[in-house]
Amino acid sequence: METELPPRHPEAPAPGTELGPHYAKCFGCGEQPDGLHMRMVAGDGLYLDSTFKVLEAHQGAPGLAHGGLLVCAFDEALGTTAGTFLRRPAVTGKLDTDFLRPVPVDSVLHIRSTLDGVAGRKVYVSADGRLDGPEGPIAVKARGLFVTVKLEHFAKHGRASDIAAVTANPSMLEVNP
Ligand SMILES: CCCCCCCCCCCC(=O)SCCNC(=O)CCNC(=O)[C@H](O)C(C)(C)COP(=O)(O)OP(=O)(O)OC[C@H]1O[C@@H](n2cnc3c(N)ncnc32)[C@H](O)[C@@H]1OP(=O)(O)O
Repeated sequence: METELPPRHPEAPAPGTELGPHYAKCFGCGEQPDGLHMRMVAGDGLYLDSTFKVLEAHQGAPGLAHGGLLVCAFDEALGTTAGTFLRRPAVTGKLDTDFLRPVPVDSVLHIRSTLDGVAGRKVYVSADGRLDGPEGPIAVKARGLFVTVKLEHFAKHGRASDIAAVTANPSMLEVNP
């Protein structure tokens, strides 16, 4: 597949900027009580650095993060990477994950997610998640294909009450078409 490396969008947040939630109710970055509360910082290239602290509610086995929940963290990081540097919303089409080490409760996963290329509406992204700091051992790796969509995608498919809520209060949503 031929891909192009896009330029960093001129309105992409400056390197070092901490991103706010893209949606107030997002499980990955919003205010959900048991959500991941991920915080992301824009890098100086086409990448974001994220942290995710594994909480009590995130367990799958005793004392260990649930694998599907870790996938959620990568979905969030990769989707935000595509959206941030292209300044368009993108939804997950495909997501592959390698689990290399167990991730304990109370640990912090340091995720670097990178935009690797685009081909039309397809956006190729990848990420590494490390334990014990940004230079620590890799615990999880992921690669994703995201597809850019228009805002109508959400208005058409989303639950009506939530669409009405963000229409009434647009500050719930970080939209950058
Ligand atoms: C600042 C902002 C922050 C924004 C921050 C946002 C952060 C979000 C983080 C969470 C992200 C999510 O969880 S999103 C929620 C989970 N994902 C979803 O709900 C998506 C559900 N799927 C869909 O709605 C649809 O299938 C779409 C939109 C993905 C594609 O449908 P479509 O619009 O009709 O387009 P379509 O022609 O089918 O596909 C376009 C191109 O992508 C390819 N393609 C599509 N799906 C796949 C696939 N699974 N595997 C391979 N390739 C695929 C097609 O072959 C085609 O290639 P070619 O013919 O052009 O070569």
